[in-house]
Amino acid sequence: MSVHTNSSYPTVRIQHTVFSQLLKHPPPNDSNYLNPFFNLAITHSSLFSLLFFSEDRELCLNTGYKMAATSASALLIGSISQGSKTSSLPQSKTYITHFNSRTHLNNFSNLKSFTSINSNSKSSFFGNKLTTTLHQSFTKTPPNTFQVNASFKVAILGAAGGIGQPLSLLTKMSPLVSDLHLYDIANVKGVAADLSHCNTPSKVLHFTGNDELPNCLKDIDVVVIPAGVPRKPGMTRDDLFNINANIVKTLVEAVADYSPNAFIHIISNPVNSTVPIAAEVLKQKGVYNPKKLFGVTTLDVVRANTFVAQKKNLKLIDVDVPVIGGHAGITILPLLSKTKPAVSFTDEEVEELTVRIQNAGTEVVEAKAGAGSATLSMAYAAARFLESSLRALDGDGDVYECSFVESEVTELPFFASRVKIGKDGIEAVVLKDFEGLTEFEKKGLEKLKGELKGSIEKGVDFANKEKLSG
Ligand SMILES: NC(=O)C1=CN([C@@H]2O[C@H](COP(=O)(O)OP(=O)(O)OC[C@H]3O[C@@H](n4cnc5c(N)ncnc54)[C@H](O)[C@@H]3O)[C@@H](O)[C@H]2O)C=CC1
Ligand SMILES: O=C([O-])CC(=O)C(=O)O
Repeated sequence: MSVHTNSSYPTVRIQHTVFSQLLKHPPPNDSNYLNPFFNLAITHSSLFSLLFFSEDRELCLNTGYKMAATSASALLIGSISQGSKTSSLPQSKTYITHFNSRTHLNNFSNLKSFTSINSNSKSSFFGNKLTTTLHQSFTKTPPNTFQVNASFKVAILGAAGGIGQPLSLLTKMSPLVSDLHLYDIANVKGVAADLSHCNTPSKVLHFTGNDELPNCLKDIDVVVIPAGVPRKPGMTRDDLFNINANIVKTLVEAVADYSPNAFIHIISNPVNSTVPIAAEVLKQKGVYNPKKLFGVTTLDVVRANTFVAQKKNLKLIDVDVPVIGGHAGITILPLLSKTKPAVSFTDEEVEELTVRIQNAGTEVVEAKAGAGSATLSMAYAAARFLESSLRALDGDGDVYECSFVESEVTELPFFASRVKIGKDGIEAVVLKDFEGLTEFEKKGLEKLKGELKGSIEKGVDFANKEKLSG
């Protein structure tokens, strides 16, 4: 193993053979191959992330950057970016993701990522052989090699809830976060006390009630909003509008006042309406920056990737399906024809997968039988989106995620599609995803527009009516 330094960014390179079990499917030489989500597994008590590899078949391994490990089993968050999105892999270029680094990973986390990889772990996503190799690789790592930069401040509004709590945990594990502010109207003090015992570097503070919102939001880089009520069986997301519209409006007003430059991630449903509400509120406050307002639709992508991988017997870490439109029923439109790696589906498979992805939220609501909607997978998805945003803020130039944002790709003012995120927010929309759609996708796109338009207008009308009345 050798330490490879590119500019000021340290990475570790290891021979391809080490990961041959893992990467049986290298990214295709395809100029459109933008964002393979190599979600990497981690064994017990480990924290690292694996990245890309060069044409010369060496791999770049970097740590702690886009990954958080769960305490018990493998999990990571994060899309992995690619060194170049426009060209096929050149001969000598090493594909790495850059990250600023000041703090040693070992310092930030007593998860003891390198020495505690349990090569006998049954839960290893990689399997024992690979894990053993990883273990050996890590334990041979010279000190001071793995570094991370915990410097971003994140606020979670609704942090005591079903999504808020696991999201707070995953955020607490991010090597990029220095300050974690938890806000809720319910008992968030206990959540913060609990989390603050984890010896990861971020400082956890709790806030409750309107009076504490200014301090909660001061100097925050990313505000994540999962506050609001979840569905029960028989309800649509739109049935949450009456309660959640007000919650989102009130919270975004505070964000506008106290952290107007932050990225805002809206999770609260109905996303198709709450994002337009947030936009109107920010406009009314004179601080609207469409590049920094995101509706979180990552769960749709996560589900699409999972279901496609299951259906086609693909490795989960290989699969990437863009999902466009909105975040409710038929407005969720997976572009299965754009699946990476390229895979063919029968018409029946397309129909079945599309319907399953569109109804996946309801699948969870029904299974939970009145106890709420997706929380754990949502926290996972939100943490991935958060980590992507933090990477973008940290200067990674290759961050792509699907999100429901202000948009010009259709006649609708908001639309979910894959966007490139940079330091200042959205830099570009990946228009390529809209080229060469299948007839099924074209029909789906036309069909969703009516419902999506109605939901957007409902949000805009609400915000404007509230302004007039209040
Ligand atoms: N965008 C997406 O893909 C998904 C969105 N959701 C949505 O996320 C929202 C939250 O879901 P859960 O966490 O399961 O609900 P939950 O009821 O478990 O938690 C919501 C939390 O928000 C808090 N809250 C309510 N009003 C608040 C206010 N004014 N200020 C601060 N906190 C407030 C509550 O006290 C509670 O702790 C729901 O609207 C749900 O539909 C859920 C899953 C996926
Ligand atoms: O279905 C719900 O109500 C929650 C949600 O948005 C999802 O799971 O996609």
